[in-house]
Amino acid sequence: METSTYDVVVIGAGPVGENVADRIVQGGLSAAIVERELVGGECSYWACMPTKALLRSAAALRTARQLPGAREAVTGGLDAAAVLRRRDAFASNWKDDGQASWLESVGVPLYRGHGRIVAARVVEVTGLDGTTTTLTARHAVVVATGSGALVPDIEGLREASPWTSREAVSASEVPRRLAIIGGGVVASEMATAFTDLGSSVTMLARDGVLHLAEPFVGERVVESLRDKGVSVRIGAEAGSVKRDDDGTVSITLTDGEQIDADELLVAIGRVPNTQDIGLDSVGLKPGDWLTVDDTMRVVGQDGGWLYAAGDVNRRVLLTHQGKYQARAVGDVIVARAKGEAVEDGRWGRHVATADERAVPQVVFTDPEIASVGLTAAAAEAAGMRIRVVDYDLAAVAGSALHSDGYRGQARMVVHEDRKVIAGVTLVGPDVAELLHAATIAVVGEVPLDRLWHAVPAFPTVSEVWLRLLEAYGR
Ligand SMILES: Cc1cc2nc3c(=O)[nH]c(=O)nc-3n(C[C@H](O)[C@H](O)[C@H](O)COP(=O)(O)OP(=O)(O)OC[C@H]3O[C@@H](n4cnc5c(N)ncnc54)[C@H](O)[C@@H]3O)c2cc1C
Ligand SMILES: NC(=O)c1ccc[n+]([C@@H]2O[C@H](COP(=O)([O-])OP(=O)(O)OC[C@H]3O[C@@H](n4cnc5c(N)ncnc54)[C@H](O)[C@@H]3O)[C@@H](O)[C@H]2O)c1
Repeated sequence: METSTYDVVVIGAGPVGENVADRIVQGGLSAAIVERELVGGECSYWACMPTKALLRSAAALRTARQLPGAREAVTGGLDAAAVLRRRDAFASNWKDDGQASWLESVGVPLYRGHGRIVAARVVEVTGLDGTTTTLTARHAVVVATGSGALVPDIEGLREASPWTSREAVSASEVPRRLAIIGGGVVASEMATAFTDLGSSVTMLARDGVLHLAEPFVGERVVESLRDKGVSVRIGAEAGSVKRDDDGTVSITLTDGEQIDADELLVAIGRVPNTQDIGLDSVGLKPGDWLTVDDTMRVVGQDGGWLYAAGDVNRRVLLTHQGKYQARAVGDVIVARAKGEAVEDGRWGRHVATADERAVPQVVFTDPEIASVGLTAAAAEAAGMRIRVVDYDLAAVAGSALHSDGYRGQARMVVHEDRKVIAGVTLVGPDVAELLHAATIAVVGEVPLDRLWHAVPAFPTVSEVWLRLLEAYGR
């Protein structure tokens, strides 16, 4: 059995684990990383990158079709096979050579295999060939094992071999009929992608579509999906599932109605990858999310050497927030190891304050949804006195120029006692790239009085910022 010692051992080489290890090394300590599948994690091969590749071509085609002069040049429909090939390239053909050599280039040894904590600061790696390696950490172990799809206990569901996001995202063929259980982000993006690729899609959205966002978000997305021919069934709940010998999946709803499809995607949330990482050896419960303090140190575990970052700590299940946590956790481990001051006050270097109230997210549906901070409902629930300002995003010159028939909506939620922005939601074609201005305003807690001096260039869609301020009043 091989044994090695490093300052820090990271379990999981997804986007978060990679960034933790990089920060550790940049801080002058040594780090090793353990990965049981592909370096790059869910995001690179089965989530962010390939999903956006699946969605992008149809979005570009839509815009071209809304522009006289360009429209006439579009002579055919979407080429699904070409879209899938481009998706394959964005998933690096499910090979991680590029990311593995990046780890090597930054000086982080990679141990391929399943990592399991066996004692304080000790991680055992079971290699793909069954050999074991013991890694001892001088200072810290960081769990960055991510999450997997949640498959609920619906009668017959598992036996019917449903798709999770992994199978949907890596599909080599477009099913004729696709049913989806769920109404969240994965369900909405995959309904958009597969209807554009040619599937007949039925969405069983028990709790509504994107129901935690501002109300107009779900309304616009449902309207657009229905316009494309998607059957969006709000309130519908799957009671049982059966796959017939001919491959047809039959879903019986709780009201008795039956829906047939060729594939069934289950997209109702995630579970943490903590079932088999040795949590019991340190007094924690396998299968639980790892609760952390503001510096990502795991709560309920003695010794202060165990950290968790990214999806596995359930703070925010997004790549960019996980990588933000990774920078904080890498730096705080270095600071503690060197006896340097820990900056763990609000907005300090070693905490992920933005996770609380300033998380940006783009949902790549048609229309796109870009949001940051709190919705009006969430702000009120947090006890804020707010004022909501809405503006028609189509009513600015930049939107009219973007494409004919541009439709959109903007909402700014103002924290009235502080006169700063608590949240922004934008809905419309290509609003993704407008989001960072909103994020800066929210994170910077920029007073509205000062925002009047941030003049949007004419004629851009960003002019909506001026319109929102005018609607609010000076
Ligand atoms: C369909 C889909 C689309 C998404 N799109 C976006 C998007 O557009 N933008 C966005 O910001 N987020 C998106 N997300 C969320 C994003 O994928 C996750 O937030 C992100 O991947 C989390 O990174 P992570 O490093 O914490 O975990 P992961 O990416 O899950 O990586 C964890 C790694 O740990 C490894 N691992 C687990 N257990 C062990 C073990 N015991 N030993 C060794 N290795 C182990 C896994 O193999 C994996 O490589 C999407 C998610 C899904 C499902
Ligand atoms: N563009 C992006 O940023 C992006 C894209 C995809 C995924 N993600 C991330 O991945 C994570 C997982 O996405 P997701 O869509 O699986 O989860 P989600 O939490 O976004 O949505 C799950 C949905 O399923 C519903 N639901 C829960 N249990 C159900 C049941 N038994 N039957 C029917 N519906 C049920 C919920 O009400 C919710 O609407 C999200 O947290 C998201 O942040 C991000």
